[in-house]
Amino acid sequence: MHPLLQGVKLVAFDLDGTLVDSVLDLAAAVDAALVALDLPPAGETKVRDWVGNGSLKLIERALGDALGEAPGPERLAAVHERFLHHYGLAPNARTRLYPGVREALDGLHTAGMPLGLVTNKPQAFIAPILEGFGLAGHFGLCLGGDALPQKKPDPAPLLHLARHFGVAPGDCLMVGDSRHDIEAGRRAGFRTLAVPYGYNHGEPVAASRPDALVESLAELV
Ligand SMILES: O=C(O)COP(=O)(O)O
Ligand SMILES: [Mg+2]
Repeated sequence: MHPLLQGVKLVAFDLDGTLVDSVLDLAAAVDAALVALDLPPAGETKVRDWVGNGSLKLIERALGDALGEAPGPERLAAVHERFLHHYGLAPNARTRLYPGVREALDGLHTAGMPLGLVTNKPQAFIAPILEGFGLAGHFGLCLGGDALPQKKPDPAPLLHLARHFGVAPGDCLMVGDSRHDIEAGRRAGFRTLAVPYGYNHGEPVAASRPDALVESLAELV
């Protein structure tokens, strides 16, 4: 067991970039939405750096890049709708679990550790993705970016999760790939653990000074 787990009574996981490498399916849906408006596709490399603040922000960044200026609200809403439609058709077509994820989730779940999921991704996509990997039953509560008025890096979703399980924030651990996860965890009073392989706007997540960093989630168990 990782030393940071000593005394921990609840583990909260981020989804994109932490448990699943989802950028190929996200990029395919972004590009389908852009191309439908006769705009050039963005491609995987750009989309990777735009993930992290939820789907509306992702589309705002993609449209800003394609248009060379901030999109108006109507255009933004229309392209976002298209993105949600395309992404929902096949969110797991090319999405993969990172190495060590199944081992870590199985190990913690079998040991009786309560697990939660806090993602900025819309709530509607969480269950299809987790079910696709047979992991939905591992999590006692999953919160999407639209579940509450606030999303990460606001600590509210993490505090909501801790309250739901009746666990003091100091006995909770947040595991994520981006500065938003580490900031939300720190502001909530959680311990924080980062993985370096996900999406963090092209920056090393170590710069956010998590309490610990592991190359693979297998190191948790
Ligand atoms: O949808 C996003 O922007 C990121 O999702 P995440 O919080 O699971 O990394
Ligand atoms: Mg993430």
